Amino acid sequence: MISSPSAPAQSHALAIRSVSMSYGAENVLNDISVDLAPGQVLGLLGPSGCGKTTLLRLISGLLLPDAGEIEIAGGKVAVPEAGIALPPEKRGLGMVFQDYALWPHMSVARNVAFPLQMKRVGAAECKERVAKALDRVGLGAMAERRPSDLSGGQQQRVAIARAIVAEPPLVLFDEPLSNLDRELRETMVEEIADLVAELNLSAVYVTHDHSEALTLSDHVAVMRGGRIEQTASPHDLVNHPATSAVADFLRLGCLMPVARVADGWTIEGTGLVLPEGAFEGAQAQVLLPEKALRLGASGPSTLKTTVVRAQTRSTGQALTLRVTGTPHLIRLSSSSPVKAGDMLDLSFSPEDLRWFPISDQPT
Ligand SMILES: Nc1ncnc2c1ncn2[C@@H]1O[C@H](COP(=O)(O)OP(=O)(O)OP(=O)(O)O)[C@@H](O)[C@H]1O
Repeated sequence: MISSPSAPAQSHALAIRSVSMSYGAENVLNDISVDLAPGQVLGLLGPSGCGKTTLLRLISGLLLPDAGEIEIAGGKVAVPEAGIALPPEKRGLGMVFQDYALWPHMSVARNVAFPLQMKRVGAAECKERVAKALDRVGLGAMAERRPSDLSGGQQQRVAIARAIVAEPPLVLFDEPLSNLDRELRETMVEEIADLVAELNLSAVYVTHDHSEALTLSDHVAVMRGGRIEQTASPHDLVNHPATSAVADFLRLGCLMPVARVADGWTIEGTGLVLPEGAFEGAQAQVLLPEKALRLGASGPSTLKTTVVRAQTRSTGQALTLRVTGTPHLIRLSSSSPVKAGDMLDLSFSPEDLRWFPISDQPT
């Protein structure tokens, strides 16, 4: 039996349980589980090839999982074991793609009206709702234009208006800003954040850009090699990365191997001794979070570094420093002028370090 995604009991906008999926012999998603509460945004973040798009296609119904269960707004939409496989058009989702996917021969208004026409909404109500959706994205005056007469950013706003016009239970964003230049991306990420908050939308937002994911999401699932490495709020991800791969992907700071010595641990190659870490074994790795580092030798622990690059930015200088005695690079902002070749001391408090097993290597 197939259940409707608009069933009444809605404890989740989206629930994914132990979903796996292969392309032929290649297993691309492994035991994925995700819960999304109504009115929340889940960011799916990860490097190219980690399985983000495949997971989004499973949610949309363009692909079916090999195992597991997907529920949207309280209704089961894909359960292979029970023969449940709701097609995309029956899932009632709003979708925004990287390439806008607008119909070039239709006006902006007709593009936006399409989901309402599919639901057989009457002409007068349709006109009103299209006008409202276009106003929300700032395109009220452009209803009669063709998509080709709009800029990339405006075309993506049309696609967003189309995705929200039917007030779907879930909106899927698939790297919607990657075709836009950086300045426009920064503006539009704020606009989308405002829109989802204002309309209390439930959404899944796929991106490989961590600042987009952290800005927009209530929770972020960081994917790696077909698995979810960690799901957490942006604050917890940044402050408590579960693995070194998450820390590395989010570029939270410098990861360095440490080895046990008689009186504690030492950062290999530096001679710097750290107090006891809460770790078994002879080896581990530590994350030196960028935000825990201070220029100068004032802190409890000090590393010697050499400036490899000093690049001017509007906010000061972006420094790349090599930790003396190691190949490890630290990136840091500074307001005091320095140049390549300068030697700098960097201070930190050992309690700000994050410890990970040595086996947990980022790839
Ligand atoms: N149609 C397909 N047939 C075979 N393998 C595929 C197919 N589509 C994707 N893959 C493989 O599945 C894995 C996951 O791909 P997917 O597109 O989901 O990753 P992604 O995280 O979205 O990457 P990107 O950010 O580059 O879009 C990759 O190894 C990819 O090569």
